[in-house]
Amino acid sequence: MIDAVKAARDAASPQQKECQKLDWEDQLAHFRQMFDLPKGEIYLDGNSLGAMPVSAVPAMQEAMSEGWAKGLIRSWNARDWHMLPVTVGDRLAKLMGAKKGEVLAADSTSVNLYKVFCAAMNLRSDRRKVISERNNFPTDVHILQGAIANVFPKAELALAGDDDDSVLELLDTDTAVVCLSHVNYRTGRLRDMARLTSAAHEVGALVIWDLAHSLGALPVDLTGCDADFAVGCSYKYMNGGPGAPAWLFVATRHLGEVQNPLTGWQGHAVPFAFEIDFQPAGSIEKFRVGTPPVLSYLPLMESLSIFEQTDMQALRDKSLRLTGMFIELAEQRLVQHGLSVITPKEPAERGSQVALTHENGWPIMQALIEAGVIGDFRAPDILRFGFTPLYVGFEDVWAAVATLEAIMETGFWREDRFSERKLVT
Ligand SMILES: Cc1ncc(COP(=O)(O)O)c(C=O)c1O
Ligand SMILES: Nc1c(O)cccc1C(=O)C[C@H](N)C(=O)O
Repeated sequence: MIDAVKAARDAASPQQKECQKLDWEDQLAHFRQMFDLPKGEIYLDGNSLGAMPVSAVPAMQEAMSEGWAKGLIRSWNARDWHMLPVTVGDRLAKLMGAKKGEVLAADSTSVNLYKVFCAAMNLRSDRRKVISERNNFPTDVHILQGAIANVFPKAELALAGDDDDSVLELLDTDTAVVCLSHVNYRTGRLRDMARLTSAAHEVGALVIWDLAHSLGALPVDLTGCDADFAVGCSYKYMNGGPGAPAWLFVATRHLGEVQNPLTGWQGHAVPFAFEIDFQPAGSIEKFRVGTPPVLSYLPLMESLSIFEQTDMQALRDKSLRLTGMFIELAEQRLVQHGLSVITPKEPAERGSQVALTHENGWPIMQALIEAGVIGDFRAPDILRFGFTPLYVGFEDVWAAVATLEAIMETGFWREDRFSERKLVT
């Protein structure tokens, strides 16, 4: 059956030739060789785990054998390991329109959300309402629910729908904090950050943006949007590796006043004075908690060096062409097989992924992965495809749609083994 799928996919088509031409002309095509990707596979899951920069391996080896094995304890100073959360934060800041000293690279997105949510709530202690969204990535709502239950028992959580208007409808002068994902992890829908931030500010509320699915995928302008707080991870479009340090952003105007609820020794004004009473640092370092996982920053730094050779607008332009082409081909070739596109067709309303739905989404995605096209599945019925413009090409888009079409036509996905569920999806 797999041969039939491959044969159906590889039947020459004028669309494939057009895509090959676009790859030849692509000014960003040379970045693909900077990533270590398995030959013969098409990787469309960089919205879950980004690809590995080739230079990450020697960087890790050097840090381990020279920095750790030989340098030992001296490397904390000699290599400035202690300041990685700040130096990496400053490099990330440039990709999100933030200023030096506003971003800290540390911990996980969930932990950072807890920190900035408590900080924001304490700036609006006279208000009760917290707004988030029903279809947010679950951890965001879980963190708010936990913080409300344990720290802010008088607060009430209101959950908006997917459209921006449903957020606006909930805003009132009792709103303390609004916490939204910039790009929805399932549908790929992009919210209007400038409009929503300004509407929240009009009623005196503060906004926390989760940029997990936008940083590295599209230009973000936190300063231009007058954002208050933001959080995100660096293992998706930022290619920092599994479990790479996440980050948080606090606008300069709030930095003096806010407090980190997790008062660990590394957030102390003078951690190495080892004073017993906590005195917070005066800078973004007040949001540090414990020892940074030094080796985990290295692949992210290699990926940042790649981002620093291009600009986010060039990446966005290519990303929109890739997602636009995937949507167009899906509508021509997949809709008749019961697959529907749920990602907005309007470019300004989507991030860098496309989501399709099908009631048999799980086995179809497993069959597609076996046929060499790696996307993922999100319950109950979503097939997700992430397009990282640094290493995905136009022919990949064509081949992904052609393979999926072949899987549907041949019924390959119906084979028994594809129905077995896995723990991590
Ligand atoms: C929007 C969003 N927020 C938060 C997370 C979770 O982040 P972490 O596991 O780093 O806490 C994810 C994905 O894992 C996500 O997609
Ligand atoms: N963080 C993940 C993990 O540890 C295992 C598998 C997937 C993930 C993810 O990041 C999922 C991702 N946030 C999503 O958008 O679904």
